[in-house]
Amino acid sequence: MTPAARTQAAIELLDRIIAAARDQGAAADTLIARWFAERRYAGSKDRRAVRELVYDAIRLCGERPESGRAAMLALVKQQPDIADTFDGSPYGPASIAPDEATATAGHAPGWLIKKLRASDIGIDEQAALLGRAPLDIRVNRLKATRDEIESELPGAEPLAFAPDALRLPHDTKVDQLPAHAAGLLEVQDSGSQLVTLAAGARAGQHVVDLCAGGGGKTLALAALMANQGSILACDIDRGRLQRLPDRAARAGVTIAETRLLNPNREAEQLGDQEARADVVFVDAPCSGTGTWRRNPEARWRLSHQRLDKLVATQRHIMGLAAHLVRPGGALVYVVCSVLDDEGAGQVAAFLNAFPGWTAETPAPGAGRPRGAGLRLTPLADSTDGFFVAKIMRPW
Ligand SMILES: C[S@@+](CC[C@H](N)C(=O)[O-])C[C@H]1O[C@@H](n2cnc3c(N)ncnc32)[C@H](O)[C@@H]1O
Repeated sequence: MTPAARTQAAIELLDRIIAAARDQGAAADTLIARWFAERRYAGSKDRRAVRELVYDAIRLCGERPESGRAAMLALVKQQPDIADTFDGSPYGPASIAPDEATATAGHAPGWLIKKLRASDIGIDEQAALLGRAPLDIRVNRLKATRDEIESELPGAEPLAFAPDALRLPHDTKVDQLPAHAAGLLEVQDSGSQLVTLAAGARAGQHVVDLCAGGGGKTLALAALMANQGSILACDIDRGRLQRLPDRAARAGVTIAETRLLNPNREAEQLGDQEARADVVFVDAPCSGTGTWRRNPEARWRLSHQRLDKLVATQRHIMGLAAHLVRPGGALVYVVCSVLDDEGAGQVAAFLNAFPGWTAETPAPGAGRPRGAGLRLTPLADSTDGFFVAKIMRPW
C-alpha cells in the first residue's frame, strides 16, 4: 500500500469505529481485524502502519469526531508529515481544502473531563490513561514459579508490587509460547492481579466470583487459594462464562464451578449460597475508564445515561453480593474505573445502606487510599486504573 492508501484506509476504519461507538457496535480492535481479513493484499507493515494511524487519531480526539477524515485531519496538525498523503491519488484521500472541519484534540468529552477532575484525575493522569499499555503476564503459581518463567523469557521484568507478575517486551507473542499452551501463564494486567490479591482469599475458603466473565480473576483467585477450597463463578453472559472451563483445565484449576445467572432472577438462583461465602468477589461491569490505554475509543461510547445505568447495575450487584457473605466474611468490590461515581462513591452508598459493615483498606503494595478503598492509576502505578474496596460483614 502507498502511504496515501494507508491514510485512506485509516480514515475508512475510523468511520466504522466512530459509527460503532455511536451505536454500541463492535470494539475498534475487532473492526480493524475484520477490515484486514477482507483485504488480504495488505502486508504486515501496512497493517501496523494503518493501525498506528487509527489509534493515534483515536487517542488524540476526546469527543467522538464527526468523521474519520476530521479525526485524521486533527492528527495532521500533530503529525504534519501526514498532510502529504492527502494527495488525491486513486487510492488516497482527497487534498485538504482550506477550511475543512477538523476534530478537536482532547482527553475525553467535556462532561467526562468534569467527572475525572471531580475524582481528582488531573491532566497528567488523564494523559497517562491514554498512553500505551504494557504487556503483563501472571505466572500461574499452581504450575510454575516466576523465576522459572522469567529465565525462559528474554527481557521479562518482575514487578515488585505483584508477586506473580512479569512485564514483557511489547512484541512478545504470548499466545505462541509453549508455556502459555501449557497453562503456566496468562496475559493479565498487573493491576488486575493486585486487586485480586487484595481479596485476601485463602486455601480452603469458599469464594463466590459474582461477575466472573471469562474467568481471568477466577483463575488468579484459584492460584492464590492453592487450588484448595471452592469458587462459584457466576455471570449473566453465557458466551463469556463458557470460556472458563477450558481455561481452568489448562491452568490446572479444579475448584471452580460455573453458574449462569438470569438477570433479575439472580437472588433466587443464588438462594443456596445465602450467607455462605468467605469472600464474595464483585468485579463489576463499569465504564472502563481505567482501561482506555487498551480501548481508547471507549470514551466515545460513554454517555451520562450509560454511566448512570452502570452505577445502578453496580449497586444492584453489590446488594446481591451482600446476602451471600457469611458473618465476618468479605465483599470485595472492584471496578476498572477511576471515577468516584463507580468507586469511592459506590462504597460510601453501600456502607450507608448496610449498617454495621466496615471497610478495610487493602494493602497490596501499590495504589493510594480513595474513600473507603484503594485506587490504582496508570501514571502512579503503571497499571490499568482500578478501584478496589474490601467490606467486612459484621459477626
Ligand atoms: C468487568 S467484567 C468481569 C471480568 C472478569 N471478572 C475477568 O476478570 O475476566 C464484568 C462482568 O459482569 C457481568 N455482569 C453484568 N451484570 C451482571 C449481573 N447482574 N450479575 C452478574 N454478572 C453481571 C458481565 O457480563 C461481565 O462479564
